[in-house]
This record gives sequence, structure tokens and C-alpha cells, in this order.
Amino acid sequence: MIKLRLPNSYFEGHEDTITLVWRRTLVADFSKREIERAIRRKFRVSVEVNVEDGYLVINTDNEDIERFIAFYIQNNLGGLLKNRYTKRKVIYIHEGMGVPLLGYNAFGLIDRGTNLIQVRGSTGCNMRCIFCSVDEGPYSRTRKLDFVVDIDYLLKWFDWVAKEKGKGLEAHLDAQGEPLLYPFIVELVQALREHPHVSVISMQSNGVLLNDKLVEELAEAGLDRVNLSIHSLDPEKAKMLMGIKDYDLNHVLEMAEALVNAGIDVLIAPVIMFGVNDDEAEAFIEFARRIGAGKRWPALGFQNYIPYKFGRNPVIAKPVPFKEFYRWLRELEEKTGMKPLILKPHHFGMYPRPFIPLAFKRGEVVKAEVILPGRIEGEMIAKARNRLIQVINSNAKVGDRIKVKIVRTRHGIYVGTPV
Ligand SMILES: C[S@@+](CC[C@H](N)C(=O)[O-])C[C@H]1O[C@@H](n2cnc3c(N)ncnc32)[C@H](O)[C@@H]1O
Ligand code: SF4
Repeated sequence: MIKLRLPNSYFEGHEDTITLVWRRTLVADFSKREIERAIRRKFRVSVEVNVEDGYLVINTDNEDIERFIAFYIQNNLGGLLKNRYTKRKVIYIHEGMGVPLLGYNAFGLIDRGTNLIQVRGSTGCNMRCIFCSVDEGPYSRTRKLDFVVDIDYLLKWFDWVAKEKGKGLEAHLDAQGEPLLYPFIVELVQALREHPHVSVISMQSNGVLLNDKLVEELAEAGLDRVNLSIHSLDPEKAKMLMGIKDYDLNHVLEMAEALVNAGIDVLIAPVIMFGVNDDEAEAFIEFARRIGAGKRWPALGFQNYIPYKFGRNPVIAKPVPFKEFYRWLRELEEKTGMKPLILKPHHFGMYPRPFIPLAFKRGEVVKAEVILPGRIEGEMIAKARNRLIQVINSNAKVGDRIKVKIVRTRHGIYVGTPV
């Protein structure tokens, strides 16, 4: 009897399907019959393949079969990868693909002209907040595809960017989705910690996937702060806002405390929708105080709900002008004595820094190669001058060489239209 497991993964069996779960987030489905047929073709024996306690179990003692199956699975993985939470197909970006990691907002690195660099290793989310600016999570109407960037490749680009930007950087792990889904999140924090240009490592998270072990690992790896998205302290309202009926508010509150106890600072970051959860503001402040949030940075980061073109915009959320939002925050500061609630970049040690020079000018027409499908309908991703360009309203195919008019260059995120 052979019992097979691959590094950082386990198997699940579902009738005729065998699912490989790799590093929590990535899954690949294999047909049990096809595996058995591949063995029969190669070794001329009939064997049965099953799953038991996370192992692939094969009723043979032939070690050649074990090696063959391990190779078979690894070899076929690339085209089968899916995100376990969103169920969407995953494109795994690695060095050999020649995909630049600057220019696109769904993965890679973003430089907004300060000492903070956004690091985006993957897309996809385990929640589906009813107000989500990026329409993330399972059953998204707009997002068709997920990306995961290989950690070594991400770090290689980070190193280049960090050298351009200088010392004293904050590496901020965020995503069009949930950063804790990134399969290499602990290793990423650890590697960034060792980078001589990085002073602070922070993360934006919904906290759902945290557990005591992961909190400890992240603390040990050197994570400094988590901006934790909690939108209600009422369990039922929180479920409604997070769009997931199993959302366990208590668990997230416990993890908030566990983060603080592990030495990772916490900033509680509710999205405020007036008439929905603004009445909970004082309770959020009270909770943040009680757990000892905000040791090095502000304890609260109330966010004003903003409707987005490709986001989910529920009817219960009425947008409020920022002027009014800031007035509300000022009153809250006075009433509760919790300061600052109106957050400024300097509260986070964020200062302007020269941008990595832009690769394109607005209005310029460039020749580009289409290298990847985009995440939303009609979007393709092209490459030129070692940068990514999000090409909208395109019916081009991967491999096409097209002319693109650059219509947006803000913060080094390039958007273009075909000409
Ligand atoms: C898109 S999320 C990604 C990180 C992570 N999934 C999370 O929720 O913390 C980034 C932040 O934007 C907030 N957010 C999402 N949709 C928003 C909206 N429509 N208006 C304002 N903030 C929003 C989230 O609550 C979160 O704090
Ligand atoms: S706001 Fe964050 S947690 Fe909520 S669905 Fe969007 S990406 Fe996921």
C-alpha cells in the first residue's frame, strides 16, 4: 500500500474526483479514473486509487508507481489550478512567463509616490461583502479569474522597486481580495522583514482565516500591523455585511486580541454606511481600547463607503460626501476622546517619495503584446517597456501584438484602449 502526500498539500476525495489542496488556497481536481487509467497504460496493472486522511492511497507496493503519480500530478497541476474559495481558475505567475509586476492593479507592486509600496500576491476573497469595491469573493458577477504570483518572482521585483525607492519603506500587503489567501503569506512577511530597505510590514485583512498558529507565525515572521476590517459588532449584522452566513464575528474579535497579544499592532477599519452601522462607532472605539489596539499607529481607521463602477453597491448604502464624513469623525473625536480618527499619512510614517519614473505618457500610442486575459469581461493584459497595461474594451487574444492608446497613468497603473 502506497500513501502519497506532496509538500505543503493534502488530498480530498469527492466520489470520482480527487482534489489536491495546495497551501490552503489552491486546488486542482483530478479524475480518479484517469489516474487509474494512466497507471494501467504505463505499468499494465489495475490498481485502485483512494483518499484517506489527506493521503492518496494506492493498493500497490510498487514505488515506481508512487513516483509516477507524484510526477503526473505535479505535471498536470498548472492548467487545473483553481482558487478554493472563489472556485475560479487561477493563473500562476512565475518568472519564466516574463510578466512584469508593475503597471496593473490586481497583482504585483504599486507605487503611489510615497515610501509605502503595496504588495499584491494574489486575487480572490473568502468573503463577499455587500459593499465590496472590487466585487470579490465567490459568485462575483464581474471577476472571472484569479492570479497568484510566485513568491520568489514577487520578491525579485520588490527588490528592484525597493532599490529605486530607497530606505525606510513600508511594505503593505493588500489585494483585490484577501491577502491571507496568498499561499506564501508567512514566507513573504519573513522575506520582506529581511529586506534592508523595509522598516514596516503591514497588512489589510478581514481576519477570518487567522488562527492562533497563523498569528504566531506572522508575528515571528515580523508582521508589524494588521488593518482589520470589521464592519459590525453585532454577529447577525456582520454576517449580512460580509455576505457570508457562516461569518464568525466572535472568532475575528478573538483574533484581533490575539494579534495584539502577539505584538502585532491592530487598526480596526470599519467601512461606515450611514443608517447601517454609523451607530456602532462608539462600540468600535470601545472595542479597540479594550484590546489595546493602536500601540504604534492609530487604533481606528473608519472608512467612508464609496460606490465603485465594478464594485457591489447595495441599495442600503447611501454615499455621504467626505466633508460630512470628516465632520462626523471630528465630532466623534470630541465625544470619545479617541484621537486621531481623521487619519493623515504622517500618522503612519508615510511621506512623499519620488515615483518610479512612468513608462508611458497619457495619450501616447504604444505597441504592446497581449500576454494574459484580464479579470473582467473585455479586459486583457498587455506588456510593453517591461510594464503591464490593462487594456479595456478589447477583443484581442493572448499572443496578439496590438497598438494601445494609453488613457490613464495615475500612480503607475496603466490603462489603455485598442487603436
Ligand atoms: C478591498 S479590501 C481588501 C482587503 C481585505 N479583503 C479586507 O476587506 O480588509 C480593502 C479595504 O477596502 C474596504 N472597502 C471595500 N469596499 C469598500 C467601499 N465600497 N468603500 C469603502 N471601503 C471599502 C474594505 O473594508 C477593506 O478595509
Ligand atoms: S471588502 Fe475585502 S473581505 Fe470584503 S469581499 Fe471585498 S475583498 Fe473580500
